[in-house]
Amino acid sequence: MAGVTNRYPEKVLQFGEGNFLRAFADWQIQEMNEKAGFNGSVVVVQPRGSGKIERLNHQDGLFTLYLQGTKEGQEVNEHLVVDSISRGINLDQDYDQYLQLAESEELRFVISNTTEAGIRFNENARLEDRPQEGFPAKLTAFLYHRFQAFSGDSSKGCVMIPCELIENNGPELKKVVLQYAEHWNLEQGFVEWLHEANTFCSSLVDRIVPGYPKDSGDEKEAELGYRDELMVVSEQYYLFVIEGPEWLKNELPFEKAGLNSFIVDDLTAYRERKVRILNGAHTAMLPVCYLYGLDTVSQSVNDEVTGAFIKEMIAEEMIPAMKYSEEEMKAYAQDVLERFRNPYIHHFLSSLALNAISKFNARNVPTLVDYVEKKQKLPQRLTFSLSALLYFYKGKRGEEDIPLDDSSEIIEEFKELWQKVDSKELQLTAFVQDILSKEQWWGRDLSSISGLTTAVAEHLKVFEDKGIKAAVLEVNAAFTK
Ligand SMILES: NC(=O)c1ccc[n+]([C@@H]2O[C@H](COP(=O)([O-])OP(=O)(O)OC[C@H]3O[C@@H](n4cnc5c(N)ncnc54)[C@H](O)[C@@H]3O)[C@@H](O)[C@H]2O)c1
Ligand SMILES: O=P(O)(O)OC[C@@H](O)[C@@H](O)[C@H](O)[C@H](O)CO
Repeated sequence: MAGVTNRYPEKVLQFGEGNFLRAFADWQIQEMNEKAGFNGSVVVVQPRGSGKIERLNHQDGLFTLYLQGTKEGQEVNEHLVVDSISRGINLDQDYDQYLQLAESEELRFVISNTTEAGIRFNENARLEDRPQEGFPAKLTAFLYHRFQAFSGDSSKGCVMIPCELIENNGPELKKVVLQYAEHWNLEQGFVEWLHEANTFCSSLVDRIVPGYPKDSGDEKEAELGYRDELMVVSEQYYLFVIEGPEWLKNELPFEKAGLNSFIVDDLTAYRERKVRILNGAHTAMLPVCYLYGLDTVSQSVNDEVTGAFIKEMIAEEMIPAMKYSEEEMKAYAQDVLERFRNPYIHHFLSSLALNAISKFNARNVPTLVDYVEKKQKLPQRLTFSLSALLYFYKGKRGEEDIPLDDSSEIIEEFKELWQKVDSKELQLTAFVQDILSKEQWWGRDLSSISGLTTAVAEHLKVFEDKGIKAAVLEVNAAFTK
């Protein structure tokens, strides 16, 4: 794939070389170049470690993207080479190139995806570090250099579009950048320039990107006739919502390119429906379906028993707990289930397991709490899923070990408490009470929700006595009566 020189001016600085940004943002930039005259390319830097920068440069910024799934009602399985990345800069080795980019007249946008852990203040990061530790510190140093290079010219500010899946990602990023400006004693003129010349937009991203096709990489490379270690598999569906000013529409020609991407005044409703329905269903299905013996999202949705469980959980618990139009939420849920069924994509449940406790808290606890408040009873399936989550952290699926991936504090706490339950030192109800009352995990005392501790303990008793598969079959029959 070597030998192609990127032909567009470098307009975008991208923090993150991961699968998601390449299959989502870089692909959209390519679409805007080809269909709407955006005329811009992307310079990628790694937010930490060296990541895939060397590989990216070795491939001249090119990578193959497989888009597989439903497009305008038809199943489409296609692939293309994305050419919107001009180069990667390895900040550990070529920091000067990074500063030179800050001096570029053409640079205008900064996009990022550094996981939920990326937008953080680190008091040890210093302006003179090369590079600074952490994404916002690197960005502050970049913007400060730009401010100095253009003597505070207000037409040389940037538009920041963070894609991290945290609430208010734009203002959150700005807050940390301002914190560094203060921490590093940067002049007031820079702070004013940050406010007046730069725009920090919040955004909501949606596209399922399983990444490199672990199970069919060799086959695909044989078909393509070349090796591509940066190959990415993604679904067809995508949605990009940016909360930003009206004038941004002229600079980002989504509409002209025919993209399903929008600049809006308020993205709260888009965010809530996506986090609660799509991400919420992923996180809630994980312990139930994995312990039931399934491995992928599509298997889980297609299985008669777990499929019914997931569908009814969304329809009868997640949607009624929300404050938006039921009809619109149902239509969205329908699309989400279709996307989960995508026959081309093998989205492994195990890949959803990272930090599952904090994800359940962010994505499903709000549904649980709102449902209880509205209906004055527990959402049965979500309660079951919470019980299965506690059982998942026992770390066994039959004889097989579950590779738990969470903070050491959470893993150790579960290990110790489950050992006490097994040695009969601790009753199941006391175990559940202990876990649910951990405000540091849940942001509140979940054991204070009427009936929750008892219901979870009862489910755990059935898991212990009969195994989770029997429990799922039993509860499903009971719920659907
Ligand atoms: N893959 C998807 O379907 C999808 C869809 C929407 C959002 N996301 C979000 O995107 C993020 C990355 O997913 P991906 O599929 O690109 O994964 P990936 O493993 O391909 O890339 C991870 C990226 O995050 C960076 N990163 C990891 N930990 C970091 C930290 N502590 N600080 C700064 N940067 C860090 C890495 O350098 C890398 O650029 C995840 O948080 C995920 O929630 C993923
Ligand atoms: O990537 P995670 O682990 O934060 O969440 C798992 C999935 O819910 C998520 O990646 C979705 O596939 C994505 O958010 C769809 O836009």
